[in-house]
Amino acid sequence: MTFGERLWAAMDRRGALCVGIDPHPSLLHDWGLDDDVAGLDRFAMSVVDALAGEVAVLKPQSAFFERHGSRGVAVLERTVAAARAAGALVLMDAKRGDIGSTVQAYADAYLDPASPLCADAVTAAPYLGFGSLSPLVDTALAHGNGVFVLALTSNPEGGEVQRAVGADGRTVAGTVLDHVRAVNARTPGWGSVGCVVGATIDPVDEDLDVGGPLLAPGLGAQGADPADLRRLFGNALTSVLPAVSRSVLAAGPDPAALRRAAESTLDAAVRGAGEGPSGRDQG
Ligand SMILES: O=c1ccn([C@@H]2O[C@H](COP(=O)(O)O)[C@@H](O)[C@H]2O)c(=O)[nH]1
Repeated sequence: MTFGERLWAAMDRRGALCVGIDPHPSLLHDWGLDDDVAGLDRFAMSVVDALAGEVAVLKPQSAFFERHGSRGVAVLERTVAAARAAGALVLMDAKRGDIGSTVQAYADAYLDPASPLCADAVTAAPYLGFGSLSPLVDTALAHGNGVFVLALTSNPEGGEVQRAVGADGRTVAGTVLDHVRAVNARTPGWGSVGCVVGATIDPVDEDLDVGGPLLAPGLGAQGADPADLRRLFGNALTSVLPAVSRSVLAAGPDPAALRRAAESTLDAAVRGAGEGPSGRDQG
């Protein structure tokens, strides 16, 4: 199956929610853990144990593992493997981007099943030109995996780059959306290449239907609420995968409390969308 098919099925079965694994030092402290590799390991595995059997997608934030050095990356490897074994799709939030020859190495790391860091999908930055991401896209499609490309990020600074208008009159974000739509049009069904479109952003005059998933971070800690999903995504709502980290993780470490926080976030997103999870037809 393609990543698009696997993600669609997971969102139908488990609901449209992606929970981030972001072991912030402050969260480790709140969970009674030390800000070291042992604390990181306990935190990440607790999230996996509580949620990998429940939510459609878990999204480890690579930076919070990398800050612990090679042993932190080893925890990341174990986290990805455990989450996938327990039934969640894993989106590696690494936001990689470089010249194409180097992007191939990122593709080998995150999307080739031979790698210990292989996830189901990875986030990517297109600011060296969308074509520079081709090795990532090609490797993903070859292995039934996916890529989420930054288009309109949830942070307030993103607009200065993403809403800038090029010589062709298109915004940078619009160009990214166009490229992703074109890639997905090459394959049948729901595409395996998605875009990141923050739930916090001001409405844009862009076609957000890229024929694949839209990862929407920004609910909770960054200030967006479920009603923003409907306001922002309109007809593209069926493709939206809301992503939350801190507002769910703050409920831990009790596994039942983590599950309740994820469930109530999903319920609120469904209500905000007006019908099935993020507006998806559950019939
Ligand atoms: O535009 C973007 C892209 C990625 N993120 C990442 O999502 C989570 C959000 O965490 P919260 O605690 O729910 O705010 C985090 O890992 C970001 O790096 C994003 O926020 N916006």
